[in-house]
Amino acid sequence: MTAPLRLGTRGSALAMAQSGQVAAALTAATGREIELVEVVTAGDRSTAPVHRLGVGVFVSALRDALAARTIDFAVHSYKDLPTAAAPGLHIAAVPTRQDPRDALVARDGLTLAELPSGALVGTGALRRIAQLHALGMRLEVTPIRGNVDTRLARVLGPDADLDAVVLARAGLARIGRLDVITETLDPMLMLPAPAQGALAVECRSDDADLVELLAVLDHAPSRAAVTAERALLATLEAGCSAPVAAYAIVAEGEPAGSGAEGDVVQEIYLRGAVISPDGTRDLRLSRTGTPADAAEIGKALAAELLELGADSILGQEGHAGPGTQHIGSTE
Ligand SMILES: NCc1[nH]cc(CCC(=O)O)c1CC(=O)O
Repeated sequence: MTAPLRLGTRGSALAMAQSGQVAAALTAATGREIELVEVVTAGDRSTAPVHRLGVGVFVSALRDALAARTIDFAVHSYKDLPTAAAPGLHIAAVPTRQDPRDALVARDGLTLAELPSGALVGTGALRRIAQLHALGMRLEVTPIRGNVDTRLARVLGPDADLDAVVLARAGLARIGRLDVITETLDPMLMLPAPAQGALAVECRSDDADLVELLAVLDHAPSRAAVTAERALLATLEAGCSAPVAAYAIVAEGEPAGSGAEGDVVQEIYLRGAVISPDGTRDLRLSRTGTPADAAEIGKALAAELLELGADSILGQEGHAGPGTQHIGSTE
């Protein structure tokens, strides 16, 4: 008998749901038994805003447990991973990505366009704050945090104090709460965070059998999209601490030139944005290419954004300040 594989997970409803879904898919594909091991992270214990803590706090306890061999693998929300590679660890699979768009949950079924001037909208992510301001709708944006249920209660609960909140659609999908969404936001207005909606299945690089086993969960188009978005983020982090958004789609395109009839070629479309926290400076660009070049496309698009002045888009709230380490997205 083979021992069950130990899957380390945070205890939040979202983390438990996504770990449970990955465990079920892996058992279905391989027949291996999986045991969920709860790991408490500093991010779960603190109530400080996420952009002050750094999202790395959600990740490091899981990575420590991997290094200490108390767990065999972990499932992360990919957008919470710092862009720097983790020595000794390997992302063995990027499963099929959920819809990466952001969602509006508003009182009385309101859509974004129906929110009145001065409406109070809650969100913790600088990227969302910046894009809400950039709409020019005179929305009041207030930082919120806490788990998904806590955020929803600010609009839907008996003590609701906000007109709306903006959340990742994928998070609501994973906990079975798509019913509360009043509008899924158009990425042209609210560009998602790099890697939003994707999961990263991580194990130790030296665990060759597990690297191979977990690869059954990998979905190449999702991995290519995330690779392009994160390459853009990593390149911009070097020169810019403003909110960054990115969204890539891999789709079947028309074969170029003399492609034989019935030929299918994959194409990647990447859109990226850098927005000042007050929404007054807003750079958005896109680029297409082949999925095999995903990382190069991300770097090239970031370089174009930097040329247009992305590095000068620094707001007081958004600027991490001297000595603050870049930890990946500010989600
Ligand atoms: N900000 C934290 C966070 N990290 C991952 C998700 C869920 C969506 C995903 O997996 O990308 C969320 C919630 C949210 O942004 O609303």
